Amino acid sequence: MTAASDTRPVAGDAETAIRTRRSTIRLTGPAPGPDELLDLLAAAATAPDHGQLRPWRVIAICGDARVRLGEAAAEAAPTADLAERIAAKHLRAPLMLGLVFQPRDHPTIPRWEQLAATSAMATTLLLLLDVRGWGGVWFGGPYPDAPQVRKHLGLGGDEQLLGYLYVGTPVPGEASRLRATADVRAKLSWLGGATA
Ligand SMILES: Cc1cc2nc3c(=O)[nH]c(=O)nc-3n(C[C@H](O)[C@H](O)[C@H](O)COP(=O)(O)O)c2cc1C
Repeated sequence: MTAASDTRPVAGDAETAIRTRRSTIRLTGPAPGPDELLDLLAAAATAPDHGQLRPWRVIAICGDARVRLGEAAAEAAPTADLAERIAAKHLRAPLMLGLVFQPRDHPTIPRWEQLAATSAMATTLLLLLDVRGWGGVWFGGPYPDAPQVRKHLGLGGDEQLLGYLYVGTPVPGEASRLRATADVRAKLSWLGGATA
Protein backbone atom coordinates (compact mmCIF):
# COMPACT_ATOMS: atom_id res chain seq x y z
CA MET A 1 0.00 0.00 0.00
CA THR A 2 1.24 3.45 -0.80
CA ALA A 3 1.38 5.88 2.07
CA ALA A 4 -0.43 9.14 1.38
CA SER A 5 2.84 10.99 1.92
CA ASP A 6 4.42 9.10 -1.03
CA THR A 7 1.83 10.43 -3.45
CA ARG A 8 2.01 14.06 -2.39
CA PRO A 9 4.24 16.63 -4.08
CA VAL A 10 7.30 17.74 -2.21
CA ALA A 11 6.54 20.80 -0.13
CA GLY A 12 8.98 22.96 -2.10
CA ASP A 13 6.98 22.63 -5.32
CA ALA A 14 3.82 23.98 -3.75
CA GLU A 15 5.70 26.70 -1.94
CA THR A 16 7.50 27.82 -5.09
CA ALA A 17 4.17 27.93 -6.94
CA ILE A 18 2.65 30.07 -4.20
CA ARG A 19 5.62 32.41 -3.89
CA THR A 20 6.03 32.98 -7.63
CA ARG A 21 2.36 33.31 -8.67
CA ARG A 22 1.51 36.69 -10.08
CA SER A 23 -1.67 38.07 -11.52
CA THR A 24 -1.49 38.58 -15.26
CA ILE A 25 -3.28 41.61 -16.62
CA ARG A 26 -2.21 41.48 -20.27
CA LEU A 27 -3.90 38.40 -21.65
CA THR A 28 -4.44 36.93 -25.08
CA GLY A 29 -5.79 33.64 -26.48
CA PRO A 30 -6.04 30.76 -26.06
CA ALA A 31 -7.79 30.17 -22.77
CA PRO A 32 -8.65 26.86 -21.10
CA GLY A 33 -11.46 24.96 -22.83
CA PRO A 34 -14.53 23.38 -21.19
CA ASP A 35 -12.87 20.10 -20.17
CA GLU A 36 -9.83 21.75 -18.64
CA LEU A 37 -11.98 24.31 -16.90
CA LEU A 38 -14.05 21.57 -15.27
CA ASP A 39 -10.87 19.81 -14.21
CA LEU A 40 -9.47 23.02 -12.74
CA LEU A 41 -12.71 23.73 -10.89
CA ALA A 42 -12.77 20.22 -9.43
CA ALA A 43 -9.25 20.79 -8.14
CA ALA A 44 -10.04 24.28 -6.83
CA ALA A 45 -13.11 22.88 -5.05
CA THR A 46 -10.72 21.06 -2.69
CA ALA A 47 -10.05 24.38 -0.93
CA PRO A 48 -11.20 24.58 2.69
CA ASP A 49 -15.01 24.68 2.74
CA HIS A 50 -16.96 24.14 5.97
CA GLY A 51 -19.54 21.41 5.32
CA GLN A 52 -18.51 21.23 1.65
CA LEU A 53 -21.42 23.52 0.86
CA ARG A 54 -19.65 24.82 -2.26
CA PRO A 55 -21.68 28.02 -2.00
CA TRP A 56 -20.69 29.28 -5.41
CA ARG A 57 -21.09 28.83 -9.10
CA VAL A 58 -19.03 30.01 -12.05
CA ILE A 59 -20.27 31.53 -15.31
CA ALA A 60 -17.77 31.15 -18.17
CA ILE A 61 -18.06 34.03 -20.62
CA CYS A 62 -16.16 33.97 -23.91
CA GLY A 63 -16.39 35.13 -27.52
CA ASP A 64 -19.26 37.47 -28.36
CA ALA A 65 -20.84 36.82 -24.97
CA ARG A 66 -18.19 39.19 -23.57
CA VAL A 67 -19.41 41.88 -25.95
CA ARG A 68 -23.02 41.42 -24.86
CA LEU A 69 -22.10 41.43 -21.18
CA GLY A 70 -20.01 44.56 -21.81
CA GLU A 71 -23.02 46.24 -23.41
CA ALA A 72 -25.15 45.38 -20.38
CA ALA A 73 -22.54 46.76 -17.97
CA ALA A 74 -22.09 49.88 -20.12
CA GLU A 75 -25.77 50.70 -19.60
CA ALA A 76 -24.93 51.29 -15.94
CA ALA A 77 -22.22 53.84 -16.74
CA PRO A 78 -23.11 57.47 -16.02
CA THR A 79 -21.49 58.90 -19.18
CA ALA A 80 -21.09 57.76 -22.77
CA ASP A 81 -17.30 58.04 -22.51
CA LEU A 82 -17.21 55.78 -19.47
CA ALA A 83 -19.69 53.39 -21.07
CA GLU A 84 -17.26 52.85 -23.93
CA ARG A 85 -14.38 52.13 -21.56
CA ILE A 86 -16.51 49.81 -19.42
CA ALA A 87 -17.56 47.82 -22.48
CA ALA A 88 -13.93 47.53 -23.61
CA LYS A 89 -12.86 46.12 -20.24
CA HIS A 90 -14.88 43.00 -21.05
CA LEU A 91 -12.55 42.25 -23.94
CA ARG A 92 -9.30 42.33 -21.97
CA ALA A 93 -9.15 38.52 -21.80
CA PRO A 94 -10.46 35.68 -23.97
CA LEU A 95 -12.28 34.13 -21.01
CA MET A 96 -14.08 35.72 -18.08
CA LEU A 97 -15.17 33.60 -15.17
CA GLY A 98 -18.03 35.24 -13.33
CA LEU A 99 -17.66 34.21 -9.72
CA VAL A 100 -21.09 33.94 -8.14
CA PHE A 101 -21.47 33.62 -4.39
CA GLN A 102 -24.50 31.55 -3.41
CA PRO A 103 -24.91 31.82 0.36
CA ARG A 104 -26.95 29.02 1.88
CA ASP A 105 -29.19 29.16 4.90
CA HIS A 106 -27.41 26.84 7.29
CA PRO A 107 -27.97 26.33 11.00
CA THR A 108 -24.27 26.29 11.95
CA ILE A 109 -22.25 27.59 9.01
CA PRO A 110 -22.52 31.37 8.85
CA ARG A 111 -22.46 33.43 5.72
CA TRP A 112 -18.97 34.77 6.39
CA GLU A 113 -17.52 31.25 6.43
CA GLN A 114 -19.20 30.53 3.13
CA LEU A 115 -17.76 33.70 1.63
CA ALA A 116 -14.33 32.74 2.94
CA ALA A 117 -14.68 29.28 1.36
CA THR A 118 -15.64 30.84 -1.95
CA SER A 119 -12.65 33.15 -1.81
CA ALA A 120 -10.38 30.20 -0.97
CA MET A 121 -11.70 28.34 -4.02
CA ALA A 122 -11.09 31.33 -6.28
CA THR A 123 -7.58 31.86 -4.95
CA THR A 124 -6.79 28.19 -5.43
CA LEU A 125 -8.11 28.37 -8.97
CA LEU A 126 -5.84 31.32 -9.74
CA LEU A 127 -2.87 29.38 -8.38
CA LEU A 128 -3.73 26.31 -10.46
CA LEU A 129 -4.09 28.42 -13.60
CA ASP A 130 -0.69 29.95 -12.92
CA VAL A 131 1.12 26.64 -12.43
CA ARG A 132 -0.39 25.32 -15.66
CA GLY A 133 0.97 28.33 -17.54
CA TRP A 134 -2.32 30.20 -17.93
CA GLY A 135 -2.59 33.81 -16.92
CA GLY A 136 -5.32 35.14 -14.69
CA VAL A 137 -6.35 38.08 -12.57
CA TRP A 138 -9.28 38.69 -10.22
CA PHE A 139 -11.04 42.02 -10.71
CA GLY A 140 -14.10 43.04 -8.74
CA GLY A 141 -15.97 44.39 -11.74
CA PRO A 142 -17.05 46.22 -13.75
CA TYR A 143 -20.29 46.97 -11.94
CA PRO A 144 -20.96 43.61 -10.27
CA ASP A 145 -24.08 44.91 -8.52
CA ALA A 146 -25.60 46.81 -11.43
CA PRO A 147 -29.15 45.54 -12.15
CA GLN A 148 -28.30 45.34 -15.86
CA VAL A 149 -25.34 43.03 -15.13
CA ARG A 150 -27.26 40.92 -12.63
CA LYS A 151 -30.14 40.47 -15.07
CA HIS A 152 -27.84 39.67 -17.98
CA LEU A 153 -26.07 36.98 -15.94
CA GLY A 154 -29.33 35.61 -14.54
CA LEU A 155 -28.35 36.08 -10.91
CA GLY A 156 -30.88 35.07 -8.29
CA GLY A 157 -31.94 37.47 -5.54
CA ASP A 158 -29.65 35.89 -2.96
CA GLU A 159 -26.68 35.55 -5.30
CA GLN A 160 -23.78 38.01 -5.39
CA LEU A 161 -21.31 38.50 -8.20
CA LEU A 162 -17.81 38.65 -6.72
CA GLY A 163 -16.31 39.99 -9.91
CA TYR A 164 -14.52 38.03 -12.56
CA LEU A 165 -11.40 35.97 -12.99
CA TYR A 166 -10.01 37.17 -16.31
CA VAL A 167 -8.20 34.22 -17.88
CA GLY A 168 -6.06 33.56 -20.91
CA THR A 169 -2.49 33.26 -22.12
CA PRO A 170 0.02 35.76 -20.77
CA VAL A 171 1.08 38.19 -23.50
CA PRO A 172 4.65 37.18 -24.39
CA GLY A 173 7.49 39.48 -23.50
CA GLU A 174 6.18 40.72 -20.20
CA ALA A 175 9.03 41.08 -17.76
CA SER A 176 9.05 38.60 -14.92
CA ARG A 177 7.53 40.24 -11.86
CA LEU A 178 8.97 38.32 -8.97
CA ARG A 179 7.79 39.95 -5.79
CA ALA A 180 9.76 40.92 -2.75
CA THR A 181 8.95 38.90 0.34
CA ALA A 182 6.35 40.74 2.40
CA ASP A 183 7.32 42.01 5.83
CA VAL A 184 4.53 40.49 7.90
CA ARG A 185 6.12 40.87 11.33
CA ALA A 186 3.50 43.37 12.43
CA LYS A 187 0.77 40.96 11.28
CA LEU A 188 1.59 38.22 13.76
CA SER A 189 1.09 38.18 17.49
CA TRP A 190 1.43 35.34 19.95
CA LEU A 191 -0.43 34.49 23.10
CA GLY A 192 1.31 32.11 25.47
CA GLY A 193 4.82 32.58 24.11
CA ALA A 194 6.20 31.60 20.73
CA THR A 195 6.99 27.95 20.01
CA ALA A 196 10.59 27.18 19.14
C1 LIG B 1 -11.75 40.11 -4.73
C2 LIG B 1 -10.66 40.88 -5.44
C3 LIG B 1 -11.00 41.91 -6.28
C4 LIG B 1 -10.00 42.65 -6.93
N1 LIG B 1 -10.37 43.67 -7.74
C5 LIG B 1 -9.42 44.41 -8.35
C6 LIG B 1 -9.78 45.48 -9.21
O1 LIG B 1 -10.97 45.73 -9.45
N2 LIG B 1 -8.79 46.23 -9.77
C7 LIG B 1 -7.46 45.96 -9.51
O2 LIG B 1 -6.59 46.65 -10.03
N3 LIG B 1 -7.09 44.91 -8.72
C8 LIG B 1 -8.02 44.14 -8.12
N4 LIG B 1 -7.66 43.10 -7.34
C9 LIG B 1 -6.22 42.80 -7.15
C10 LIG B 1 -5.68 41.93 -8.29
O3 LIG B 1 -6.47 40.77 -8.46
C11 LIG B 1 -4.23 41.46 -8.01
O4 LIG B 1 -4.18 40.72 -6.84
C12 LIG B 1 -3.29 42.64 -7.92
O5 LIG B 1 -3.20 43.23 -9.19
C13 LIG B 1 -1.88 42.23 -7.43
O6 LIG B 1 -1.33 41.29 -8.28
P1 LIG B 1 -0.67 39.95 -7.70
O7 LIG B 1 -1.81 38.98 -7.49
O8 LIG B 1 0.31 39.53 -8.75
O9 LIG B 1 0.00 40.31 -6.41
C14 LIG B 1 -8.63 42.33 -6.71
C15 LIG B 1 -8.31 41.26 -5.86
C16 LIG B 1 -9.30 40.55 -5.22
C17 LIG B 1 -8.92 39.41 -4.30
